[in-house]
Amino acid sequence: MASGKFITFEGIDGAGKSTHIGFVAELLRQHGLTVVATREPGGTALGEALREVLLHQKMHLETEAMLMFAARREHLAQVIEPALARGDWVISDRFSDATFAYQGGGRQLPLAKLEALEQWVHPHLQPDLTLLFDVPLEVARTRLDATRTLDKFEQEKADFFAATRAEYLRRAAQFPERFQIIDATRTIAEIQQTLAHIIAGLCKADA
Ligand SMILES: Nc1ncnc2c1ncn2[C@@H]1O[C@H](COP(=O)(O)OP(=O)(O)O)[C@@H](O)[C@H]1O
Ligand SMILES: Cc1cn([C@H]2C[C@H](O)[C@@H](COP(=O)(O)OP(=O)(O)O)O2)c(=O)[nH]c1=O
Repeated sequence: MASGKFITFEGIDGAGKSTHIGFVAELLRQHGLTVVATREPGGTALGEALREVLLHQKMHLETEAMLMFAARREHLAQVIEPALARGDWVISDRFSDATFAYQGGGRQLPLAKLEALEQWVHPHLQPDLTLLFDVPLEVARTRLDATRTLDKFEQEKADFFAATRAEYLRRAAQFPERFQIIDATRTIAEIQQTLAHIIAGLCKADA
């Protein structure tokens, strides 16, 4: 049996990635694939409990980074790796690129420390495809302000998000084989067209 593929969604808060998860899951199902849609931090009972703490409590930066990877370790063991081994496809709203972008870029934790955690937690696994929803900060901020009560990260200032976005773009340049940058300033319909094109290509390559 072919092993499944692992797709991650990334971007600064308000870029619009969560809007498109269901659409991509449905596209994959139309290609006859079994899909597991999940998110980070979260995806397991323990991960969701850690998410609650991470999104609402202040803590030391290194504690924050280690808890992100602790939640990820559980997520990999309980959800991601078993699903891929069954041949299912996994789509995750965020994964390790978010830790590099937010804790590394936004909060300036040395990247070498994050690389050490990544080596520990998933030395042999990387996403097959990472969709980076990219928008200028002002667009993301306007979208967020229009919709919801902001959590700990969403309350950060513009320079935090500028550094987070810059680290995402730096990683996209570093790993061009798996990143696709989506211009998320466009309409939802236009973005869906691009996503349909990318997913069709991925499914064809897999056939
Ligand atoms: N392309 C878009 N154009 C306009 N508004 C959008 C677009 N994509 C998402 N939104 C809106 O912006 C808000 C944030 O989107 P969401 O998907 O929750 O962002 P994220 O998951 O990246 O934080 C939501 O209200 C959503 O409806
Ligand atoms: C996975 C992950 C998320 N985060 C942050 C980014 C987001 O602000 C927050 C939760 O992500 P997200 O689920 O995108 O938030 P929402 O449901 O509000 O759209 O956690 C990190 O700082 N590091 C990480 O490793």
